[in-house]
Amino acid sequence: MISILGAGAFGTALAVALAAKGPVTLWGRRIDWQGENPRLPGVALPDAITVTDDLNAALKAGTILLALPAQKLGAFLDDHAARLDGKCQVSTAKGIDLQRLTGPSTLIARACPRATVAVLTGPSFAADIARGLPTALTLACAEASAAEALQQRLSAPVLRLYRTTDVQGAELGGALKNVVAIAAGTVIGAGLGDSARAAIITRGFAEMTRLAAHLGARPETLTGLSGLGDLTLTCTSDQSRNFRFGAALGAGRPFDTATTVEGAATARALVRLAARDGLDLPIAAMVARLAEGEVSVEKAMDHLLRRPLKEE
Ligand SMILES: NC(=O)c1ccc[n+]([C@@H]2O[C@H](COP(=O)([O-])OP(=O)(O)OC[C@H]3O[C@@H](n4cnc5c(N)ncnc54)[C@H](O)[C@@H]3O)[C@@H](O)[C@H]2O)c1
Ligand SMILES: O=P(O)(O)OC[C@H](O)CO
Repeated sequence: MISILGAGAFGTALAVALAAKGPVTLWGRRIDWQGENPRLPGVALPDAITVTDDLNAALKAGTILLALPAQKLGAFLDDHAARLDGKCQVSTAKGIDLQRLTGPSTLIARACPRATVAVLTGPSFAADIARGLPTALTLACAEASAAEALQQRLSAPVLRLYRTTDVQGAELGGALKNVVAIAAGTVIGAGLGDSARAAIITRGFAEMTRLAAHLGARPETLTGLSGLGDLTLTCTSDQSRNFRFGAALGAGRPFDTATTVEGAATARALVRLAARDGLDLPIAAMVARLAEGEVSVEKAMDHLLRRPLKEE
């Protein structure tokens, strides 16, 4: 049995895709809707999905997908660690915890030392998955045999999973691309043009790979679906909330604060990580200051453009 914890857009979309293979339980802390999740409008839920706010019922499953926002995951795991430990837990969150400066897999491993820890990530909009459009993702688990079993269990007719044992690389790609997507959105929102966006994507990718290598990720993971693949999607599509948040910043427009924008808190986490480890992450630093309203778009761009000239 599979349970998905977190009945937001992504948890619901995964439930729809996996319901093609068998029963799925979708848990949310407050289910105040019926039939159609307002976070995923226009999507009817198949009968194979049981929607519940009963966590005990959801935790009867052996495989648990965690579809909570990255900044909420640590506290959730702390609260429910005793019941979650020993289970196979697959995180779909794309962010770095601001307080603990780690990704979801480390949060799970620390809270639940006996759990099998995996990450499901890669270029995928919830709405695309729920509409049955083809999507390819990365399933990462350090134990090769568990990775293979999960790849089989979580692949679905239009959900094609590739596997890796590089958990760190896979989850860093997903977290860091959100920061670059805010920067790319800012460039477009400010009317700086597609050439500038290509520059920020490329230099952002250089920053991603530098940091990922420092934290022990394999370079080839960053060039795969979970890194370059997701970076490309998120920096070029209006469907992305991170991109739209950046576009609003660039254009000086307000943005709905209830929207999940993982890159904003992750940029702040990266600033702290950079200070801790003596790293230079200029794009993340710029995004953190922009998102906090500490610097104008003009000043931020000027600061990036005036950095000392160097080899590529
Ligand atoms: N939406 C996408 O297209 C997409 C795609 C891939 C990955 N993701 C990732 O999935 C994660 C979730 O994103 P989403 O799009 O589903 O967000 P969302 O804003 O649609 O939903 C988040 C859900 O988490 C719930 N939640 C928040 N705090 C909680 C807590 N403490 N306990 C229980 N539930 C809690 C909210 O009630 C909400 O239902 C993010 O890390 C995101 O980056 C999203
Ligand atoms: O809407 P975003 O910016 O959170 O992006 C959603 C997914 O991460 C895209 O792969």
